[in-house]
Amino acid sequence: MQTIGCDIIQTSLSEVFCSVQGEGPYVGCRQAFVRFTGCNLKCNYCDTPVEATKICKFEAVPGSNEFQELENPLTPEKVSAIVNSYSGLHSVSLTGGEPLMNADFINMLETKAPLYLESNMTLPRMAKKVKDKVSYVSGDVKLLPSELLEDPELHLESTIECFRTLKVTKDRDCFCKIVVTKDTSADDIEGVVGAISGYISSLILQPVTQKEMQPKPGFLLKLQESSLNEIDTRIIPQTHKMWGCL
Ligand SMILES: C[S@@+](CC[C@H](N)C(=O)[O-])C[C@H]1O[C@@H](n2cnc3c(N)ncnc32)[C@H](O)[C@@H]1O
Ligand SMILES: Nc1nc2[nH]cc(C(=O)O)c2c(=O)[nH]1
Ligand code: SF4
Ligand SMILES: [Mg+2]
Repeated sequence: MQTIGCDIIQTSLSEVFCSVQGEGPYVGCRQAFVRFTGCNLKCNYCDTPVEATKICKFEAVPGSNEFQELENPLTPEKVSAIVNSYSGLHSVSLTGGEPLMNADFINMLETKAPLYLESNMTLPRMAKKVKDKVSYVSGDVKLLPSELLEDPELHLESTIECFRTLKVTKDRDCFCKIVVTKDTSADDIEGVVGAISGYISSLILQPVTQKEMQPKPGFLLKLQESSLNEIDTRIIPQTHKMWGCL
């Protein structure tokens, strides 16, 4: 969560590392990952700790598994310098936690490689702040059990508003990922895809990784079939966990 003190913006990160994108249509692209702490949602499948930490783990050599410990909070200048120390980057993944909670911080980053935002698409005011700063938007639609959402109506409205704000343009790609579990309903997917298909280049059906929560392959294939007449729809699991990279 970013803090602003006498004009100095700084925030708490959990880790910075260089790997390859493991999800969505840019799978395999070399990226720096900047992982913010804090999140405004509590997805029942989330694979990432989001609590604020005193230390940010920084892996200087990709894949070395050797981490330096940087004291939080960090400034945009420091994070930009770290990211620019990596070579051959396609882009810089801003992830978390929920990166949109750090919109002012994101706007102060000065990186050589373009920014790739991984967001839960529920903070429309923050989305407006970063719309001209990010070149790639990986926007989730969070189909969560209603007990995990304070206001399901507002949740859907905010999601659609974020996609409208961060939609595909000549300077920005925007695609949607939906984590599909055995409890995901086809109607929910159909409804939201219809509302955002004009804003995105593709829809990624991302099976949840936890085995006990996984949907049947036949369900995914049926979802894809019904969505293909609306939007380019692909089924892509988390691949980085298959070969043990971060
Ligand atoms: C950890 S989240 C952080 C960015 C942002 N808060 C979001 O949810 O999009 C990054 C991506 O990992 C996905 N993810 C998290 N846990 C997962 C799991 N258990 N299986 C599959 N995808 C998962 C999220 O849906 C999201 O697309
Ligand atoms: N390799 C790799 N690819 C990713 N794509 C999205 C990630 C995330 O946690 O946001 C992630 C991640 O944690 N690692
Ligand atoms: S929005 Fe992203 S970081 Fe937050 S709980 Fe859900 S998956 Fe995890
Ligand atoms: Mg991850």
